[in-house]
Amino acid sequence: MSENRQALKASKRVVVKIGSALLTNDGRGLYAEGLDTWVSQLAALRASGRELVLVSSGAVAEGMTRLGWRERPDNLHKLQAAAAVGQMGLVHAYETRFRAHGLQTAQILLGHDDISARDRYLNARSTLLTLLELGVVPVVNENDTVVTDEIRFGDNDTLAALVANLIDADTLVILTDQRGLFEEDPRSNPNAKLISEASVEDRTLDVMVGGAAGSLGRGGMLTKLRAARLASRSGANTVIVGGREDRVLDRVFGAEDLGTLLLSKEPPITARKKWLAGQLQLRGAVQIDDGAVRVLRQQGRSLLPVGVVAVTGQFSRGDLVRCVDAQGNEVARGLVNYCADDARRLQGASSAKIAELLGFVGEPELIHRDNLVVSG
Ligand SMILES: Nc1ncnc2c1ncn2[C@@H]1O[C@H](COP(=O)(O)OP(=O)(O)O)[C@@H](O)[C@H]1O
Ligand SMILES: N[C@@H](CCC(=O)OP(=O)(O)O)C(=O)O
Repeated sequence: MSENRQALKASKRVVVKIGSALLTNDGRGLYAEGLDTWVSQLAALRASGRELVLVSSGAVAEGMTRLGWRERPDNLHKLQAAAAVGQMGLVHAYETRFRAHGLQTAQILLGHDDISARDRYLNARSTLLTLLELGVVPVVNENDTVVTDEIRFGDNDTLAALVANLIDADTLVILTDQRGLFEEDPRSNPNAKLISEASVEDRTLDVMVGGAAGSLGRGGMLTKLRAARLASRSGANTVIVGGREDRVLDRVFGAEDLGTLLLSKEPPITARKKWLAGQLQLRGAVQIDDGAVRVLRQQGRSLLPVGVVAVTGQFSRGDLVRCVDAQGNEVARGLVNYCADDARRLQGASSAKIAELLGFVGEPELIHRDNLVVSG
């Protein structure tokens, strides 16, 4: 058994994505037996202490079945209508099954803006992490009814990878209708060889994924490889594997050689911090006192409002700001939880005073340590 596979056993925070073709049994309606077995394996993953987010496609495909449509419409509004109908089916299917295992579910519909706009990014992240803390299983899909053509993720592989970045998942599992990534599209060459393990960086993979998606899926293998690369930006490894394999999730997390493991180059913390630092333009600065400089540098702690002496610039919640010492030297940079005006009101105050000073409480930290990179 490969050492890299062993790491899957230790994974703590997992995103599992289920594709349309698989979930709807190639358009024949929701695949009830599949759902039964995946949900019971997902429940077992939760019971073993892992945190779990499910990204499920299939709203359009299920909506088409419910509406009696045989062909996927080209018209965007018809697609959106189908998604709205089908999403009801998805939510119902997951809700009832997870409940039978004593687990609560939550529906999260995300659009592109929710992840690219910094304030919404922080909100989406905080809500997902809060749900995980509460032991709830979030079931995510794209918010198909309101997105327009240009800004659609288009496929849920990308969405799943962005969710993995958002919550710092260590593993992304993409369940699909093939057993994994093959050297060639197995629909055109049934003798093609399955890749068991590769680095996401491996450029020889690019030529292997040229084949189109199935008639129900959107992305094919190309978007799955891209998704694995996106997920690796925050250090997640990706497994692309056949959802019809017997006890597929138990076996993947038991480190069995199943499907294709695509390895991230770097461990999650280094990768995430680099990703964060490279993301955005600086929008302002907060000057912090000596005590705050010490805890940020030496203990890797969050920045609390009490350690802030001055605030410069006009920034919004979710923007990247510099933390500087009394001499103006950069100590760290990070994504700020409050806009500049609120940060000014909070500077020097204890976190217990936030409600009194602002009339609401978001987070007790001005910058959470997960969103903070100490400067070298
Ligand atoms: N190298 C490859 N290995 C495996 N499958 C491939 C490859 N190239 C293209 N494909 C196609 O990708 C399809 C899976 O993608 P897609 O239909 O988008 O599924 P999903 O709905 O699970 O996202 C497979 O059915 C297969 O025909
Ligand atoms: N949001 C869409 C998912 C789009 C899609 O088909 O994705 P996928 O099957 O993962 O390639 C839906 O629920 O139908």
